[in-house]
Amino acid sequence: MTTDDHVIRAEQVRRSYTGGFEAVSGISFSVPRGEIFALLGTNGAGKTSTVELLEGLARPTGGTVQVLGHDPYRDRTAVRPRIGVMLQEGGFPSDLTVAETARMWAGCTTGARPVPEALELVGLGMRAGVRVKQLSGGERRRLDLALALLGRPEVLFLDEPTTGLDAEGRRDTWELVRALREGGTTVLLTTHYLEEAESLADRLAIMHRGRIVTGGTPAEVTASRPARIRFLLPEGFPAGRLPLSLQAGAMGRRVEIRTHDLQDDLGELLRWARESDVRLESLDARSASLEDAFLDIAQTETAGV
Ligand SMILES: Nc1ncnc2c1ncn2[C@@H]1O[C@H](COP(=O)(O)OP(=O)(O)OP(=O)(O)O)[C@@H](O)[C@H]1O
Repeated sequence: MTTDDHVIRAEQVRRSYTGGFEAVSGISFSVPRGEIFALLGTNGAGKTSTVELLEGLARPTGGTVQVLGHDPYRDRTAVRPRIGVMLQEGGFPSDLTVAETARMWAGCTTGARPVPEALELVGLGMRAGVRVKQLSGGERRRLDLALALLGRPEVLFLDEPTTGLDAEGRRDTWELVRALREGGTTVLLTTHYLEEAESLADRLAIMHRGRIVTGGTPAEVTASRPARIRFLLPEGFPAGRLPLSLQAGAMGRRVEIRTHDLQDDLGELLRWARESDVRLESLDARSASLEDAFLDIAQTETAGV
């Protein structure tokens, strides 16, 4: 199938809820096979609303979505066996054990991998006999993930997969997701952890109020953002004596310079400081991070597409 090089395609997708509120306002993106794609965004940006459309749980009010060359809502029976879905809330019967839950799930899954294998993958092998209600929040997330992996999915949808996991659990999940990509699985995930997207995603999109505001590789998304230089001027030193070309912003002793040419501007600042015999306290210079890009977007009330 010709569309198979991009296993996920969203074209001008819209989603309105009853009452007319539009949660997704015409977004387009595509994900090639074997890529990890992250959807980021502020609370209520429309990430879950979008992922649900891709999972075939609802139909868009406008535009088209395709997964593995099919409409995931209309052709649900063709798509469902080939995708794995990890929702934000698993909602299992809590009296069953981990293994019973996985077996029940495996019974509804064609070509399921053996339950012990799925539990081992997510580090729950030793917890197979424990009742779900006795699991910690992080262990429940792992069980959610094990169930999503049971059917050896070609496309895996992970909605906030590491929420509630401790640092080690998060790293384990990242490793697992990377290993799945090595095996050819395509992964679409939503996350609130920017370092998760930065370290895991091949490409990402940042949503705000139903639109994609920016997207690309993590490096591309941060490249367009200014770097930052911060320092403290000596007590009583007037900020007006800083070189004008640096366009510094000052609040009392605290100075911040935003620059698209960190090397040149930092060089100029240091030269000026030496020549003027000024000591710059707490000097800190760094390139933009994904977090900077995200915060810029979150603070922009009327961000465009
Ligand atoms: N069933 C619904 N009916 C009406 N509005 C809804 C419904 N579900 C979600 N919304 C609204 O749609 C918007 C987008 O919600 P969505 O859950 O997609 O955002 P999100 O980006 O996943 O947010 P979060 O990061 O907080 O999980 C929100 O304003 C939300 O209140």
